[in-house]
Amino acid sequence: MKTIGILTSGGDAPGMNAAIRAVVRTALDKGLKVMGIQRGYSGLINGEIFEMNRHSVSDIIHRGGTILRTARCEEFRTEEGRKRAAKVLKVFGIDGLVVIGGDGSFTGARLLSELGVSAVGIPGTIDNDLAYTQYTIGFDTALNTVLDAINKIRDTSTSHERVSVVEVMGRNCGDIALYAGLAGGAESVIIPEKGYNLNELCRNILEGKLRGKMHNLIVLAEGVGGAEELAKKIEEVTGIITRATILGHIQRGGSPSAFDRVLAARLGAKAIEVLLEGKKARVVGIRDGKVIDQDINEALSTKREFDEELFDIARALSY
Ligand SMILES: Nc1ncnc2c1ncn2[C@@H]1O[C@H](COP(=O)(O)OP(=O)(O)OP(=O)(O)O)[C@@H](O)[C@H]1O
Ligand SMILES: O=P(O)(O)OC[C@H]1O[C@](O)(CO)[C@@H](O)[C@@H]1O
Repeated sequence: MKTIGILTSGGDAPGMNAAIRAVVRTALDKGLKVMGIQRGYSGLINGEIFEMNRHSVSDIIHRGGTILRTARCEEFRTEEGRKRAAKVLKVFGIDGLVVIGGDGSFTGARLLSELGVSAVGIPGTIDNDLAYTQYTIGFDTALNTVLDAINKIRDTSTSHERVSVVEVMGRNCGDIALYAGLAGGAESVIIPEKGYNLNELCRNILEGKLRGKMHNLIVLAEGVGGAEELAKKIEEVTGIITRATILGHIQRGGSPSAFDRVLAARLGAKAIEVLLEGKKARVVGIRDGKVIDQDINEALSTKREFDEELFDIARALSY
């Protein structure tokens, strides 16, 4: 292995820059040449590739977003697109590719490895939806952004004695909602893994009010439905003014937390180690506090185990 390439793909996540920095500087420290690929798989197909040095990643550890930019690339979903990508890697003499992204990006990396490319994936997505790793880079920062918002919404919700529905990201994974709901003391957490019953939800709200609750905070994962729609339904049933807040892309930005930066450093270093060992199709992650690497196929087929215990704690503490 002489030259590695690095790209970020899919949705950006706070900590991606810290991961790029870790990959670039570890690789250079090991005597490798590093090529930065811009705009994910799109930039790879189009040859948007430049050489990186230690200075290329100066002053980025604390920045959100990704200096390499990111993209969702339709062309890469076709075999023809991936064949072009593999050829471009050859043209630039890149023998190992580091992909920072989520499950879609990893699927792309897996398919690319079938064309003979040595690829390693680093989990970078706020969703925390990759089952093989306990945490993905960006999740902790997004969680803290949501928590900050919940604290603020709680203030106004209490003053006006209203119900507030806060919609958070996470597509098919309720982790942002569950962890933020638990940390923010929400009355209800609605996530795709569990669904919800409108009558039960409204009954909890009314019983809470009778017990003297001044506010009622509901954290809703986007995958279950829209906050506006739910707020309307709640207001119709309970008669209590209900406001909806959609946090949206604010969750994807901002300076990464210490946890995400340390995770990014550890996973970035591991990715280079894995490539230097000559492994072909791997992902890196964290389990029980230890950095691990695993076959990409195995990792992608790992089923997510929902944390019932955590959900139950959130429920028990919520009323
Ligand atoms: N099945 C697939 N085959 C080939 N390439 C894929 C596939 N799925 C995704 N990709 C490639 O990976 C890119 C990123 O995937 P996707 O948009 O699903 O984001 P992600 O990596 O899952 O990140 P996030 O979780 O933040 O959305 C896609 O635009 C596409 O180029
Ligand atoms: O606006 P975009 O880039 O399409 O991404 C939205 C999606 O990406 C994610 O934020 C993950 O990065 C999901 O939670 C969300 O559904």
